[in-house]
Amino acid sequence: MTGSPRTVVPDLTLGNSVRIPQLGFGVFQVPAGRTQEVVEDALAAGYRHIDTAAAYGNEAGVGAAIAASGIPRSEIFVTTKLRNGDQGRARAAFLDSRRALNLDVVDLYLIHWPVPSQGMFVQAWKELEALYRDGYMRAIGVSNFLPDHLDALYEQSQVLPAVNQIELHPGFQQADLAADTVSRGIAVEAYSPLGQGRELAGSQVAALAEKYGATAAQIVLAWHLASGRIVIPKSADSARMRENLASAGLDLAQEELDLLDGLEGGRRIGADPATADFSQL
Ligand SMILES: NC(=O)C1=CN([C@@H]2O[C@H](COP(=O)(O)OP(=O)(O)OC[C@H]3O[C@@H](n4cnc5c(N)ncnc54)[C@H](OP(=O)(O)O)[C@@H]3O)[C@@H](O)[C@H]2O)C=CC1
Ligand SMILES: O=C(O)C(=O)[C@@H](O)[C@H](O)C(=O)CO
Repeated sequence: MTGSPRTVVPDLTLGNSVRIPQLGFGVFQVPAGRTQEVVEDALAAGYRHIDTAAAYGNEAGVGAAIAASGIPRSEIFVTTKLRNGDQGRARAAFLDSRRALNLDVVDLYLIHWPVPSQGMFVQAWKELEALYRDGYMRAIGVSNFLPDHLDALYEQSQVLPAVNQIELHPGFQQADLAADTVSRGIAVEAYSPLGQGRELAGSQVAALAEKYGATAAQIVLAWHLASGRIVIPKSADSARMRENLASAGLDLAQEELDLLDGLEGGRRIGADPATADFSQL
């Protein structure tokens, strides 16, 4: 199974009716100096959804790639995120990101982490709501939010987050958090969906890959897509990014999805949002 620019990625419809390509392209750890080239390649491969963040230091490369691609702006979905250290200046930080991306409107803007020790995410959310109402973003959402953090938003705000972007891969599925998120009408977006490449070696995934003539990454991504999640794998490699995109053409049987659900092993890679104090991120 090889990648092809003709792979059709389905859209999901967010709670505010905005459509998002279900399979996107993450750029965490893509060096700033390589980002334009890598994102141009991803767009040429067929990706139409890019996930960046102010903290990644590569928004300008994403914007330059979009401008150079010649693809109509309306056909590309761009997400960026509010730095943790900017929760007290969300409007100004958003305008900095918008400038770096060279975009008038950002499709989705997320609070990157709740950082509960700062006690500022509700205040930041209110700023995002105002910017959203002013038309600067098509949707707003959160990342790394636990039910307690979502409850705090609900108590004091008006706009429902469109997505909650959380760590989710076979070894760490956060099934309760994902179910809670969905029950609130919020879409689940899986980050580190391949476990940063560490969730590809298991024998069950390998057996499915052999059965379908696919790669382990394609099996894992097909599982995410069939499970209804938005998914944003990163690859700075031209062949692997195409391989990942081609997962949108792979359908697994229900018992195979159940088998992958059974691979949960508590293998968290990133920080725990309950305690993460990334105030400098
Ligand atoms: N909101 C948040 O707090 C977070 C958000 N994210 C977002 O999620 C995106 C994806 O998560 P990320 O942490 O990057 O991890 P991923 O699970 O996407 O894994 C990326 C790693 O897997 C490798 N890889 C990619 N494709 C393949 C393949 N087909 N076969 C073998 N190896 C492969 C990559 O190497 P190579 O590049 O060499 O191909 C890289 O080392 C990020 O880029 C970012 O946009 C990530 C972490 C936290
Ligand atoms: O990639 C992200 O979006 C993250 O928030 C984290 O990976 C974070 O940057 C981190 O790893 C800090 O150690």
